[in-house]
Amino acid sequence: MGSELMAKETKISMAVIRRLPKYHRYLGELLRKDIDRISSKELSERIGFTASQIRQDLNCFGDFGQQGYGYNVKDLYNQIGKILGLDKEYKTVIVGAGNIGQAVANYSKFERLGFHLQAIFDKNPKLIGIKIRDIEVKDVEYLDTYLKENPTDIGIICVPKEQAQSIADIMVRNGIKGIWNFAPTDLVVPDDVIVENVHLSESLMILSYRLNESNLFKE
Ligand SMILES: NC(=O)c1ccc[n+]([C@@H]2O[C@H](COP(=O)([O-])OP(=O)(O)OC[C@H]3O[C@@H](n4cnc5c(N)ncnc54)[C@H](O)[C@@H]3O)[C@@H](O)[C@H]2O)c1
Repeated sequence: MGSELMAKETKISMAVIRRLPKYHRYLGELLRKDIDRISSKELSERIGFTASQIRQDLNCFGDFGQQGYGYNVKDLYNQIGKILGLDKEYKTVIVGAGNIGQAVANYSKFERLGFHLQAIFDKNPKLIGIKIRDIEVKDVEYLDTYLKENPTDIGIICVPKEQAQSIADIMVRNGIKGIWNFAPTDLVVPDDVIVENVHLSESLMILSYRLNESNLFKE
């Protein structure tokens, strides 16, 4: 079951991909509770997607489930992890050691997922030299040299938006292929570099919209 990973290798929609981390998280919780199999119906009750949505999503990648048996939780967890690339290890650096940069650096779960923070950079002399989770903050002046000497997979941008593009440029010219961008700006990068933006304020605006639309918010 599920051995032919990505057997149906057509272009999978981003909508499906964006649901996979949620499957992965729930399946991880089931594993920790020693639950070894689950039907799409039970999974749908826990996750909140319809059973047919779940079957459809997982079908995009291969033959995961078995009629009358459901899904093998560990198998599915591992397969989704593989699809998400979590079976690999990534070297990361953070640029910008302020509020967001420090919060990201301190979140040790990323290490368990395979994202290994190697270095942190900032330009503020008050921050250069301090240690965050045993990693000393370096002067951003050395970012270029560091990346040349230490090939890095993912750059995490946590600087003000005015500074973000120049940091991205340094990352790109030193071979970084994935940028996790926290700055509220649209970075311009070549086609072979992937940017994933994180915008907490957009998420907050959606919450605000939903609160207001549902009339739950009383002024
Ligand atoms: N993604 C989100 O949801 C979200 C939420 C809040 C803030 N932000 C954004 O994240 C970024 C960081 O926010 P913050 O609250 O951590 O700000 P902050 O001011 O606490 O930290 C920014 C850090 O970047 C450093 N810096 C500035 N220019 C630099 C450069 N060229 N090279 C290296 N370091 C440099 C500063 O010295 C500072 O330490 C901002 O762009 C902010 O708008 C994003």
